[in-house]
Amino acid sequence: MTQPHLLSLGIKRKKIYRLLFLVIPAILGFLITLTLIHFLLFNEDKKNLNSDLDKMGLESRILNSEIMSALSSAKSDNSPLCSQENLNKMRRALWRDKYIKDIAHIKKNQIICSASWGTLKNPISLQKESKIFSKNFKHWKNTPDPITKNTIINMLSIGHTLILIKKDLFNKYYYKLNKNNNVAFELKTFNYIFRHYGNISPETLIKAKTGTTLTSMTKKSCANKDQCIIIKNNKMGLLGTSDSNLLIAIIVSTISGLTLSYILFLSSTRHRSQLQHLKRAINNGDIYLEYQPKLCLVTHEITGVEALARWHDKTFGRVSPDVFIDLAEKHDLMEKLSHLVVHRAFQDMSPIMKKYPDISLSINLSMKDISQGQILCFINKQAELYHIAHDRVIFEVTERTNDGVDLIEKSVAEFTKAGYKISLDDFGTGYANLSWLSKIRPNEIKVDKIFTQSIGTESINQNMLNAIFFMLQKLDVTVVFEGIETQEQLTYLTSLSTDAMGQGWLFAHPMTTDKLENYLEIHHPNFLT
Ligand SMILES: Nc1nc2c(ncn2[C@@H]2O[C@@H]3COP(=O)(O)O[C@H]4[C@@H](O)[C@H](n5cnc6c(=O)[nH]c(N)nc65)O[C@@H]4COP(=O)(O)O[C@H]3[C@H]2O)c(=O)[nH]1
Repeated sequence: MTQPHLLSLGIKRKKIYRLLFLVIPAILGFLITLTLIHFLLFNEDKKNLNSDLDKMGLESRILNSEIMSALSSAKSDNSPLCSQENLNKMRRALWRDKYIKDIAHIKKNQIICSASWGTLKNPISLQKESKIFSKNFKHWKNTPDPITKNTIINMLSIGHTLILIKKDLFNKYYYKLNKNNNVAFELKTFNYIFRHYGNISPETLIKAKTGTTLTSMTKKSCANKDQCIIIKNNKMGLLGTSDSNLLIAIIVSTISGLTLSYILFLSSTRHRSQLQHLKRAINNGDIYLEYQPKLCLVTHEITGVEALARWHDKTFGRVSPDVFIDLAEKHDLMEKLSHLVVHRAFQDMSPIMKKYPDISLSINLSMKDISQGQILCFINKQAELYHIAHDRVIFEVTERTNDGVDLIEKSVAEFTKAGYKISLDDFGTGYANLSWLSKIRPNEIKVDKIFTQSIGTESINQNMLNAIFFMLQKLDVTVVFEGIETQEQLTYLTSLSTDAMGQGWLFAHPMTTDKLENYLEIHHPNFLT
């Protein structure tokens, strides 16, 4: 007797598995969607970063050329410093400039004239510079305009020329950049960072390696060997997105995880309920049979019929035998189903076989049915009950596994000893056909329909069909070609052999017993009255 605590342990374990079956897909769905969203946003950030880098690179080239032209305009080869001619030349250069606010001359650290203000009556002293690159090259960072005092600017002094640069250099890009972007505009020759934006220190930034990781991207663009712009976004994708976007991403991912879990739940419920319905159908005997004639390909004489199981369910509609046989095999329902099929087939076919004494009856059995042995006893009893001669029954078996070949060999031998015939079904598609062939020694071999249907095509199966036929010819077996649908296939097969058998829609679809009786009356008139 099962211990109660073991029973409850089993139920608990089942519940846990069911819960895991719901939770794991939900988590997976959530993570997969979140990752997808991350990479979508990541891609968007990457595009923005590349475009910002291109635009800033262009602007840095403009600034560079403006500084160069300011310097050359400030040169006073032919006229003295701050002369009218010298100032006019500087004004002409300044007029075109985008980033340069003013060009001035300095003497002993004092501004003496500028393109905007002309010669100053009182020279203006310069504040302490932020960086001295050399005696002749200095930089002031974020310093008040020394002449107007009203704005913050940057300044470069090169020799006796002072260039006043608007502070909003690249501002329109900086403003657009999100808080995770870090930018450094570096003057490499002087190892100096001209402008910097972001949380990462400029020193760290210029040392950062260019490249991409799952969450960050660093890129560098150099206008010439000297001027480089480095951009680093260290919170790409979801990591750097706004709180509201993150919330939306979490909601979408949760919905997608729950949807996946729900779909799997529904399909498993459907599977379970299909199984319940099948169990009920087998118990209530709701599985019925259709019969497909088997004929001689040359004479078209009907030599037998194959019983094929059918299930029509109120909820699931017509379920293919490939599906419900598989379900029955997986859930140990095959024995009951096969009993039902044998019983139905003998019951249906008994009067017909009496009327047509040369017609055989083929029934599909799984290898498991045959190897378990008990079914033979049942079959014998049913054959006796319905007065069916054993040698008129052919059991079709398909080899789906390679297990227990020896056991099968013994079981098949018992069937043969009892007078039944054995047919090896779906030949050419399953496992180890040749080894099975030598063990089972069937009376009949059914070549799978994929070979028949390859006739007239360029496929490898067409070549295999010839090889299979050539090999089977040497054996003392009836060869049946399945799935003949066209005249072309029939012509080809009859050219291979004059005594082969066949089945297929070209002759007849599987049909109910009523239809089979009508069919036989028309196509097989030599019956006993
Ligand atoms: N495309 C095409 N198909 C054709 C043609 N002529 C016949 N067929 C189909 O080919 C299959 C032949 O049966 P099978 O190879 O034994 O293959 C069977 C058999 O392996 C299994 N099966 C059916 N009934 C039973 C049963 O009672 N017991 C067992 N164990 N298996 C069964 O299910 C499989 C599928 O059965 P069905 O769907 O009825 O499909 C049947 C039949 O309807 C044709 O010209 N063209």
